[in-house]
Amino acid sequence: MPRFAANLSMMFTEHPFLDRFAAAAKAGFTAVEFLFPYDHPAEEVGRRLDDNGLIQALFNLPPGNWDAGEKGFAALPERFDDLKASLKTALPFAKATGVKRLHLMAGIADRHDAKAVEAYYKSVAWAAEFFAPHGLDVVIEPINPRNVPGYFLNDFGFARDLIRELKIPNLKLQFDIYHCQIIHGDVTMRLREMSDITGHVQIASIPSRNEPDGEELNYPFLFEELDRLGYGGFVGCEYNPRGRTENGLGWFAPYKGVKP
Ligand SMILES: O=C(O)C(=O)[C@H](O)CO
Ligand SMILES: [Mg+2]
Repeated sequence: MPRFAANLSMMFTEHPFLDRFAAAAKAGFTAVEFLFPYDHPAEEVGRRLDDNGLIQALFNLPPGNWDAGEKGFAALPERFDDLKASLKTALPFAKATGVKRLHLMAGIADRHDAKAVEAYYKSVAWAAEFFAPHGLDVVIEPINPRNVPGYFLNDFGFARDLIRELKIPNLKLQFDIYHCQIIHGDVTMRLREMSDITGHVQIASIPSRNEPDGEELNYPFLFEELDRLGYGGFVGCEYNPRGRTENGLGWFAPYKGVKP
């Protein structure tokens, strides 16, 4: 049975950020993820996890100026120094939370520009090698162009080929099923093809990005498929609840309290 991680950037937003940990645990989650912890002291985030018996499944490396539209800078050749600095910023948060994987965002750049591709390969390899001695994986996530127009990493095949080519053991794929269905479709076959390189999975309904309990995809089938594939990682619930988070957790009832 998959281990679900509540995404605290999108779920339980009825509560202030630091109180969302308790709300997630109360709702039966044993793990959480979020986009960014950097506005809060690392020790405080670690304390909230401990106090609520939660595992930190994932968070993102610093993306640059998010409010100004930056989405990371791995594919931006002129931002390599910022990229290196961002890894150092994230490390104390990784230590304080005990997280085992970090999402490296690519940035807004043209995937068909050779300089952007070269920068991306260099940054991804650098980040993975930086975190390897700390026992951390780096995950990369293709994102659909409807949600983030111009995002460099917008193709699962490109991400797969890069990971297979670089052959860095702690470099893996963040397989967000919502993005995969929007970009390509044929989700089950892609899960099967990429299961050996998948380090994290995320879910939401398509097209509305709400609870995974309806619309285009049959999630109970996909959860069983993850079991058939022997996927032992987390499934991040990266969706916008239609109303109060707690009121939309009917889909989660069969999976409540699943422990690692
Ligand atoms: O947008 C997503 O799907 C993500 O997982 C990123 O981490 C946030 O941009
Ligand atoms: Mg995602």
